[in-house]
Amino acid sequence: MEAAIEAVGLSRSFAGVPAVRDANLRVAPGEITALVGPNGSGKTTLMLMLATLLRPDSGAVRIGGHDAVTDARAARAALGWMPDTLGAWPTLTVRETILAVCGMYGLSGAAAAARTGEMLALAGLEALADQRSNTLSRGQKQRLSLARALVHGPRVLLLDEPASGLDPEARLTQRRMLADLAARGVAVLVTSHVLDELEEVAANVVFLRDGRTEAQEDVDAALRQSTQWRLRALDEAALDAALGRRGIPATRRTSIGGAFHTVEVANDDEAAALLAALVAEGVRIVDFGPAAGALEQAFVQLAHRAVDPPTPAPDTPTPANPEVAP
Ligand SMILES: Nc1ncnc2c1ncn2[C@@H]1O[C@H](COP(=O)(O)OP(=O)(O)OP(=O)(O)O)[C@@H](O)[C@H]1O
Repeated sequence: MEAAIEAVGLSRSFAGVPAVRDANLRVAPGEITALVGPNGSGKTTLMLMLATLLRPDSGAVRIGGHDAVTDARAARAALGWMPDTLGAWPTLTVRETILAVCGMYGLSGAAAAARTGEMLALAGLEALADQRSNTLSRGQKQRLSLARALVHGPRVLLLDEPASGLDPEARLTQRRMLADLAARGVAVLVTSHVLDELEEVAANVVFLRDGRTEAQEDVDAALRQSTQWRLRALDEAALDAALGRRGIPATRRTSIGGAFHTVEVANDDEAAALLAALVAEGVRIVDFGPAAGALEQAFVQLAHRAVDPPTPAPDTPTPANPEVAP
C-alpha cells in the first residue's frame, strides 16, 4: 500500500547546526503514528517540513502521494496541520475563523456555513462560536486549532502536541476523535510528551533523537524491554515472603490507589514467569504490569543511549523564522 506520509533521508539545518538529520518515516492510511523524542530533538522541524511549511535541505517528502516540495499545493490540499500554538487571527470570532479557513479551501455561502456548523459541533465549540479567538483558554484554542485542520476533510493529519492544555475529559474526547478518523482511513502523525496517552491511541512509534530517526528494530527492542514492574497482592506479607524466597529485591511504594511493590525484570518472558510462579505459590496478585508505560520506559532507554557528537552541516542560510516554502 502506498504510504500516506513518507519522509526519506530528510535533513534541515539552521545556521549550519543540524536540527533534522537523514530522517525517515512512513505512515500508512488509517494508521496513527506517534513521533516522540527529547526536547530539541527536531520533532517540530520535521513536522514543519512534512506540512510543506519549511523547505528541507535534502531528502524527499510525499504527502498523500504528492511531492511536498515540488507539488506543495497538492500536498497541502491533502493534509491538515495543527501547530503547537494556535496562531489565529485575534480579532475574528471562533465561527469567523472557521469560515475564513473554509474560504481558503474554496467553500463559500451555505456550504461554508454548514461545514462551519459541523466543525463547531465536532470540536465542542458551539457555545463559544461568537467569542473572539484571542479570548479562548489554551484548551479551547487547541480545540479550534484541530477544527481548523479538519475543515477540508484531509486524508493526512499532522498534529504537534494536540493534547497540550486539554483537561482529561477533552483529551479522552480527542483520542476517540483521532481513533475514529483513523478508522475512516486518515493517516495521523502526532507528537506529544504525554506518552501514556500516545500509547493508548498510536499503533506505531517513530523515535527522534538528535535529529535522527532511530532504527525501528531498536525502538521495538526498547518497547519490549520493560525493566520496572509493579505488583500488588491481597496479602502484602505473603508477596514479600515469596519475593524474598526467590531472592528478588523489591521496593515498596505508596500511591493514590494504595501500596504496591516494584521489582526489576529483564524482559516480558521473565515477567510472565514471575507472575506464574507467584500465583503457583498461592500469592493472590491483584495488579501486575509495567511500573510506567512501555513507551515511557522505552523513551528513557533510547534517550540515554550514547549520542554521536553533533557535526556541523555545510553552510546553510540562517533564517530568523522558519522559511516558508513557496
Ligand atoms: N528557526 C530556527 N532557527 C534556529 N534554530 C532552530 C530553529 N527552529 C528550531 N531550531 C533548533 O533545532 C533544534 C530542533 O528544534 P525543534 O523545535 O524541532 O525540536 P522539538 O523536538 O520539537 O522540541 P520540543 O520537544 O522542545 O518541542 C533545536 O536545537 C532548536 O533550537
